[in-house]
Amino acid sequence: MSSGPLVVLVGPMGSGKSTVGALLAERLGASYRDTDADIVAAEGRAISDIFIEDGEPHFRALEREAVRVALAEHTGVLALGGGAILDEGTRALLAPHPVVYLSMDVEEAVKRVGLNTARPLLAVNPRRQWRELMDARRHLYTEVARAVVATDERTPEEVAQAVLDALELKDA
Ligand SMILES: Nc1ncnc2c1ncn2[C@@H]1O[C@H](COP(=O)(O)OP(=O)(O)O)[C@@H](O)[C@H]1O
Ligand SMILES: O=C(O)C1=C[C@@H](OP(=O)(O)O)[C@@H](O)[C@H](O)C1
Ligand SMILES: [Mg+2]
Repeated sequence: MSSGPLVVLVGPMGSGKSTVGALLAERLGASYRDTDADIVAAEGRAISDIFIEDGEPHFRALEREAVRVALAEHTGVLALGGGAILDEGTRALLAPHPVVYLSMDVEEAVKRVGLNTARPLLAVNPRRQWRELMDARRHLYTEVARAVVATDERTPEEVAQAVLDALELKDA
């Protein structure tokens, strides 16, 4: 058995990594960790402020380090930020771990986050922006993942069950 997290969740923003991650941790009797929260705690500022003040490349470097530390320390459920897989170094770190890609289609994305101004990446033309984002990322999510779980028209509880089934993990 390799050490490290029981499950690592990747997928686009709004696919439910944080929601499903917390449910999975409960089901597995394990703790939940989110690298976005680790970065906010370490930096003492919001992710949107890091993007504005220092730019995305700096955020991706902070994120790579947060992922490296979390993979080394954490033995529960780990959720990453939606863009973590854009960084080649982060993808390499994920290779030995049980990574699950939470997928969703464009209509589900628009329903969940399209009108949410806290996610400005999708604020102007959600459908077009979503397609562009997924065209750039889809192959990277697939590349790092051991399993893909579709989240469309499924409750977070149903998604959590599908992740357990995909990885053949049992409840605590
Ligand atoms: N399976 C689901 N069905 C419906 N809404 C969901 C589902 N999973 C998550 N959501 C909602 O979508 C939004 C984004 O979820 P979140 O867990 O923060 O996603 P992520 O961490 O992947 O960005 C939240 O409002 C959450 O309640
Ligand atoms: O997709 C992205 O590039 C990002 C997704 C966010 O995480 P969630 O996927 O949890 O929203 C967060 O890391 C940051 O705003 C960038
Ligand atoms: Mg999240």
